[in-house]
Amino acid sequence: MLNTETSKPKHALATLARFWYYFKPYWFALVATVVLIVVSTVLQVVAPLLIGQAVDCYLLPHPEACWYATVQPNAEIAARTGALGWLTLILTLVFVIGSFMQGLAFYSMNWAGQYALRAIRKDTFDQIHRLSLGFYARNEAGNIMSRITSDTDTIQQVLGFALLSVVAGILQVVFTIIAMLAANVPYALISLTVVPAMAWATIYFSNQARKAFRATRQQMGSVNAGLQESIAGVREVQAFNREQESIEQFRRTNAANRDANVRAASYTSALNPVLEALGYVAIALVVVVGAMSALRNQPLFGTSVISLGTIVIFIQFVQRFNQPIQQIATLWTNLQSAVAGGERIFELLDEPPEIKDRPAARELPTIRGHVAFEQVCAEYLPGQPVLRGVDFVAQPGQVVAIVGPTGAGKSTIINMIPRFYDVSHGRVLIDGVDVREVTSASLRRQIGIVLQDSFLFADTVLHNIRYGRLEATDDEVIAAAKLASADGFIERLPQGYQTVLGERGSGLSQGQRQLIAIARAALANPRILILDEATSSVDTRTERLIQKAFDQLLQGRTSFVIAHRLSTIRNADLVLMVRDGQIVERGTHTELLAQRGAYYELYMSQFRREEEAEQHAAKE
Ligand SMILES: Nc1ncnc2c1ncn2[C@@H]1O[C@H](COP(=O)(O)OP(=O)(O)OP(=O)(O)O)[C@@H](O)[C@H]1O
Repeated sequence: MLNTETSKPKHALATLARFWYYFKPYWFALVATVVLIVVSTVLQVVAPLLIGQAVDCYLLPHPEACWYATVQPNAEIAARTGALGWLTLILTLVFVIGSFMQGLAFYSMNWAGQYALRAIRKDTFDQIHRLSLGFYARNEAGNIMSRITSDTDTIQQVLGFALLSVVAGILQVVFTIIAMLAANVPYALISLTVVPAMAWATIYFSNQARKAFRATRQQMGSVNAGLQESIAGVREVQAFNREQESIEQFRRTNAANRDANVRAASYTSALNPVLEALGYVAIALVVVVGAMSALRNQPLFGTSVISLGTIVIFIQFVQRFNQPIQQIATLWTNLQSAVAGGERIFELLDEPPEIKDRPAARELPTIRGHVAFEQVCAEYLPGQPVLRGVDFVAQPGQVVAIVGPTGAGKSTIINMIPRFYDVSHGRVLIDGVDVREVTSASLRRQIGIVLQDSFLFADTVLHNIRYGRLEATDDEVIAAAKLASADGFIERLPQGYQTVLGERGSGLSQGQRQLIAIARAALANPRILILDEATSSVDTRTERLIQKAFDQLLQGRTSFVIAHRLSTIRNADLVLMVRDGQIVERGTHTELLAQRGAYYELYMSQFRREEEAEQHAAKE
């Protein structure tokens, strides 16, 4: 089973290594990003140093602290102003170039990220088509969807913005600390005393906010699930007068969601004032300590006298810790959830398809349609057999009706023919060839399937039918629809064959959907046909159309029908009565009735009334 929601990666390094695999083709963009971000961060640290030099060299000259120029303390005001102008120009350039490089760094990171993501998405999409039905039976569609959409979205955000912001933030903190220590070690250490408090406050509040946000997400999930259930089950809710209960339940989850949101908001809004207050404490420390040294002209702990320029620089430096620390704290979680998201995607990519073509698998040549089950056993879960020694032969062109109580294993039998699942024991042979020895594509191409609720795509009727054989012409599609008796109702649709169906074919009745599915199978013109007759009743007219369509479709093909209609069973060449994963009786309808066994019981309980009704109708 795929692991569901976790925000912490289990094998971060291994996952990062796999990301690297996708990034490798774009290594040059990553190198450019690193160079650009390092240079732009250095420039950001250089800018305050230049402002300090403006003070120490020209405004209030302090020769020991001035390295930018040779200072004549008593130089003309005009000369100092001119030099100051140049310095300001350089400073502006440093700012502009720094910002430009930062922009470029984000661009190149995004560029590489988008290409890598496209490759990841492509691999994921390929993989979902490779995975077998068993995987989809074990995992919910929603879970798989969220892996492909929301997990890649999280990764996209991180690759585009968060990762680089965190790297830039770390670099900024490190470079700033180095610059401060280089200027004056004791002064730097005193000024930095507030930074651990800032880091602690940030981590504490972000952790609390994160917990609260997680709670809101869970609450939101419940709110959505409640909403979805109420909409999907609205008929039951109204039929059983459960509106009040449903509203009350929604009110409770909604209120819990509100509380969780308020809690999250209180933590996030508390963080900024606390950090700002700590920032002012840091500035006060810098100013007081610096001013004491400057005013008294006293070296700080035996180092040097703190110049006014150094005080100005330090004020700017300590103010600059807030932003990167906050950024690292908040985006760190994003980074973690992106790695966790990546882990989940890679887990999906690593899921081995259960049904795989053997290396030596060959193409199945055009078949005649002889199907044989030899002592077939099958199980969905290890140790829990669902089929136990199923053995039968269908001659080309025969119609085999499979009947039996619910859960007997009828669908499992037909699932074995197109090799949706593998046998655990025994063999399924088509024209004498084991289905495991040929490629799935060549096997499935020759098998048509019409299920009770065949899937229709949100596309035109024409395209939905053409899904059976993509290269079919419009005329062939229409001919198939005619054969399936679907032509009549399709012509009456607003845009005929060009009518776009709703999601899953909504807008059509179940009977009409089945007629389209029959047309689709007819177009494919397979040698073997698998039908799962609808159990739900459709109106008599449509019922008759479907019956006619089935009769047309079955002609000349080996057909397996999970039969729910007496007429189908009566016309079948072979009826298999299945119970508890075994064929308990076999023969024609008449032969089985004569046996007075399990089939006879089934007939008496299910079909006799149908037959009486038919005879009654015939008499009238
Ligand atoms: N994907 C699956 N995973 C695990 N067990 C399954 C799976 N599909 C079916 N089963 C189990 O296998 C048994 C046979 O199921 P199957 O669908 O073949 O029966 P059926 O005769 O077609 O029933 P029905 O007439 O209700 O469709 C049942 O007990 C069912 O619970």
